[in-house]
Amino acid sequence: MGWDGARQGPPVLSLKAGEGEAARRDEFLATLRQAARDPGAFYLEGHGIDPSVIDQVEALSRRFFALPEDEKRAIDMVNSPHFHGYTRVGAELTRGAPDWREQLDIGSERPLLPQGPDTPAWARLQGPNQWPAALPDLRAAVLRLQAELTAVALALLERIALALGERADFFADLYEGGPDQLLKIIRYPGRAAGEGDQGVGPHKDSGLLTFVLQRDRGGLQIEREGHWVDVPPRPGTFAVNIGELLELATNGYLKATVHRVVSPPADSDRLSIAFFLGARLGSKVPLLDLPPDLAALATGPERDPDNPLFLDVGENRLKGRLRSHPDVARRHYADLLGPDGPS
Ligand SMILES: O=C(O)CCC(=O)C(=O)O
Ligand SMILES: [Fe+2]
Repeated sequence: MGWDGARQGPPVLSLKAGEGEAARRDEFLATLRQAARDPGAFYLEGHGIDPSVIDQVEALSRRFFALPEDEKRAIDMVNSPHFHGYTRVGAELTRGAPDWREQLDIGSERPLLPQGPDTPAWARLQGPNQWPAALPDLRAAVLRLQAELTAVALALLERIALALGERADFFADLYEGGPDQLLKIIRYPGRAAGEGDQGVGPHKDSGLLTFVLQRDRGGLQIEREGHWVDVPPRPGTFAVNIGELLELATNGYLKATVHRVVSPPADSDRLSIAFFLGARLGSKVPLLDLPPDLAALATGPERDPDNPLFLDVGENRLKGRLRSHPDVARRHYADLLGPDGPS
C-alpha cells in the first residue's frame, strides 16, 4: 500500500520505537521502510538531541546573518577548495537558476589530504572550515550539533539497513573512520509576489540522509507524483529525506526525494539548519542484496543526463559541488572544467 498522506504531510517516526521489544521494533522497521520509499520523507522524533543544543545554534545563526556584509564575505566560500564558508544570496545555482538564500556551509573539520600527481580531484574537498571572527562561540556550538546529528543519522541508517533485510552495520564502510557530513545554516529572505519564489530550486540531495531543522516558518516541499506536498515545521522533530547514495545502494528501491524551498513572503525571512549525512570520501557505494519482494520493486536508479550518479562517493560529491557553486569551481577546479563550465 502506498502513502496516502498528501493532505496531512509526511509521517512521524520515533527513533525510540526502534529500540524496544522485538514486536515493536519490527513494526517500526516496517513503517520506516514504507516511509523511506514513499513519500521518501518523514519527521523524526525521539532522537534525543537536547533542544538547547539546537536553540543555541539557531540564536548564533541569527547573529551570523545579521553581521555586516564584509564580515560575512571575509569567509566567502570562494576562498575554500573544500566548499566551506559563506554563500551570499543568488550565488548558488540549482539546475542553473539562482537560489534566493544566504548560507554558511560547515563540513567535517578535518586536515587537508596530501596532494600528489595521482591524487583524485575529490581529495581537495577535505579540509578545514572557515569561521566568522566576530562570533567565536559559533564553532563549538555548531561542531557539537554536527556531532550529535551524525550519531542520530548513523543510528537511523542502521535501522534503514535492518528494514531492508541487511545487517545493521551493512553501510559501515561508508562511515567508519568518520563519514563525510555537512551542516548548513541557511537564511531565506522574503520576496514580494512577482519577484520569483525559488528559495532553493527542485533537487535531490547527494548524500545518504538529510535532516532539516525548521522553526516557525515553513517553505520546504517534497515532490510526489507531480505535485508539491508541504513539509511544515513540527516542533521537536527533524524532517528527514533520502539522498542519492541510498537510491544507488538500493538499486532504486528507495528514491532520492525531490524537494525545494519556496521563498517566504516579503518582510519576513526563514531560518533553517540542514544536515547532510554523506559517505566517507574514497569509499564506494555497496549494493544491497534485497529480499525478493523488495528487489522486484527496485527498478534501478533514475537516469538523468543532467545529473549522472556515480558509485564512487568522492566523484559523486565533487560533481554536485561543482554544479552548485560555479565560482568556487572556476577558482579551485579550473583544471577539471570544460569550456562551458562544470558538466
Ligand atoms: O532549508 C531547507 O528547508 C532545505 C534546504 C535544502 O534542501 C538543501 O540545502 O539541500
Ligand atoms: Fe536539499
